[in-house]
Amino acid sequence: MSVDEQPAANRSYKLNALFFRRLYTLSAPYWCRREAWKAWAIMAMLLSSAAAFSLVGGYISNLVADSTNALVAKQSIYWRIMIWMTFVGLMQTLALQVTSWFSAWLLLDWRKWMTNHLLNAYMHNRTYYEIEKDGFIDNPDQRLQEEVPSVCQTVIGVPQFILSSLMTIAVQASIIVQVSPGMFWAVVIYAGVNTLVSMWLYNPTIRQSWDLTVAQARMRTGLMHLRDNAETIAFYRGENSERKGLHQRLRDVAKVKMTMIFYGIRMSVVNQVMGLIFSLLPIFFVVPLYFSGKVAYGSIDQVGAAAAMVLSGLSVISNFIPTMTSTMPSVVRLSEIQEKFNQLNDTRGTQKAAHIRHREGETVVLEQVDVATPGGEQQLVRNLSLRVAEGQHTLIAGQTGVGKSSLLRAIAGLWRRGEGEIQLPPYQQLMFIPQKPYMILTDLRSQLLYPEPAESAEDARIQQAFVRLGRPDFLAKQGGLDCIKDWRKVLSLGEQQLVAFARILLRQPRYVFLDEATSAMDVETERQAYRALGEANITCISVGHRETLMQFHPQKLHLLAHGEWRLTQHRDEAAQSADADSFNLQARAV
Ligand SMILES: Nc1ncnc2c1ncn2[C@@H]1O[C@H](COP(=O)(O)OP(=O)(O)OP(=O)(O)O)[C@@H](O)[C@H]1O
Repeated sequence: MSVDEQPAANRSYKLNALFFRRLYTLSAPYWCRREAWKAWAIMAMLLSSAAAFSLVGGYISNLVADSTNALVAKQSIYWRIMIWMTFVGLMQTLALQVTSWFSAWLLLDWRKWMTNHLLNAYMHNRTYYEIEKDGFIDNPDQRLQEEVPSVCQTVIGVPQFILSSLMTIAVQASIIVQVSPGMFWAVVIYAGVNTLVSMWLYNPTIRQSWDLTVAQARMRTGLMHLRDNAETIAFYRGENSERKGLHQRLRDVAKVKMTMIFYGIRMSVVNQVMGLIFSLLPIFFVVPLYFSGKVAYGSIDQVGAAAAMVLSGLSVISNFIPTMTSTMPSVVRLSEIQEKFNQLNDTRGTQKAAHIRHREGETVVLEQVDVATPGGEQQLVRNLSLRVAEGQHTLIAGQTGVGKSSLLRAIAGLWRRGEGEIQLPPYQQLMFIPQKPYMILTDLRSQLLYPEPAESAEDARIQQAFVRLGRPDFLAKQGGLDCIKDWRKVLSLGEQQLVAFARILLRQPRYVFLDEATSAMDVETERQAYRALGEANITCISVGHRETLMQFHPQKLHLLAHGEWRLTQHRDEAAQSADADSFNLQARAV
């Protein structure tokens, strides 16, 4: 079962206190900042204009009644009323455009701020890595990109809609109550029934919206996987298997969509019936009053229009539930990631006693270190004590899957589960080269200086690095330092590893940890690469299987099954190596 297929067992699909608390937690950081006054000012302006529009609506309703009465009585004042009504309508449209602009600005500002805020938390203290490692949070990229606008839109829109609807209902209901108190009470009862029906109707849609969001995210992940592994899949001719997987994901999306369509039809029928009942109310309550001569003809139109506005106000209020329902998956998905950020921050603070501890020092020292996998499934290393003095190049070897890369992860502080203490020099004096070469989509200069910012003054040093690696023509062959390509695809695996070595030479750390960093290089290039590191006084701690690596590493840590280990010194063998004369590291070997 892939990460994005994990069951959502503990998720709440209810519109309950937890949901509103999460909505508040997501919104508060933006609205409670010191600079939030601008957002509050715009929000106040939007709310006041929503209230003003409702009052204008009541005024127009009175004008409609006056114009109808003037028309029935054939009075010339009718024309003046119509001109005035047109003018008021135009002003209202203009004001609406202005408020829409402010509303859009506020939405964009909040969205930008919230995305930045979450991104900072995501990048802080390598949280992105912890989240991938943990696997509970599916598609964090999609959560950060797509869920934020939905949450912001709801929080900005709902108060305006609610206020404007309540005002509209109050204004129009006061008109109705003057004409027919019976009609007024019928509207109140209708409102209650309508809200209950809405709650009953919309509860299942919460789960449906959630399922759709997850199914769409899975579809997207499947397509991304195909794109990222295009070459490997093409070599395997794995199209059929991939297509099968993607079709299944598409079927899942379609299934949820179909459920939603059928349910939507049911909801629409119920809503239409409710609307029909509402439209009959004026006929029952106002027309008899007109027949008995108690109200003017214009009142029928006025109360009809008022009832329609009350209905639309009520539908906004009762739509509060569906609006919240459709936002719920976004709120839950964003809250989950935010809660994960907080949880990771909290556990970092309390981890010290139960996890591998790190301290700063001159050299690399491991003291009685136990390493386990993050979930505690395997104990990979037990009670390891190791000292790597400067120049004491060390090779970590052992069977496939025994835990060599994991030991490097623990040293780098990526994995913390276990015991013991690790001393490391300051991180600026260290470099870790992972098993998979990392290439970014940029020019070759930035590639080589990653993660430092690129500066053109470095050009001569970069060329010098490749001379030391025995590849003086590398830069020219690749089109020069300014050339931009998809280096992951263009460079061979061995060349990508050469780039990693050039990065080391340019950064000049005191210690470098290499995880099978020469596995794709030929033996001669590997020899040159290690020689260059030795000449630069960089101490290597390498993981690898190749016999040839032995000659560069006088100290060998052999990881064995069940967390056992053996430390041996190979000074003599190294001295006998054919390359020994040319590899000056041996002079400093222990
Ligand atoms: N995130 C993880 N969660 C749980 N187990 C993991 C995780 N990553 C690796 N493992 C397991 O830990 C064990 C050690 O993995 P590791 O990558 O350290 O092996 P290795 O010795 O470097 O292997 P190789 O020589 O093939 O690179 C393996 O059994 C692997 O399945």
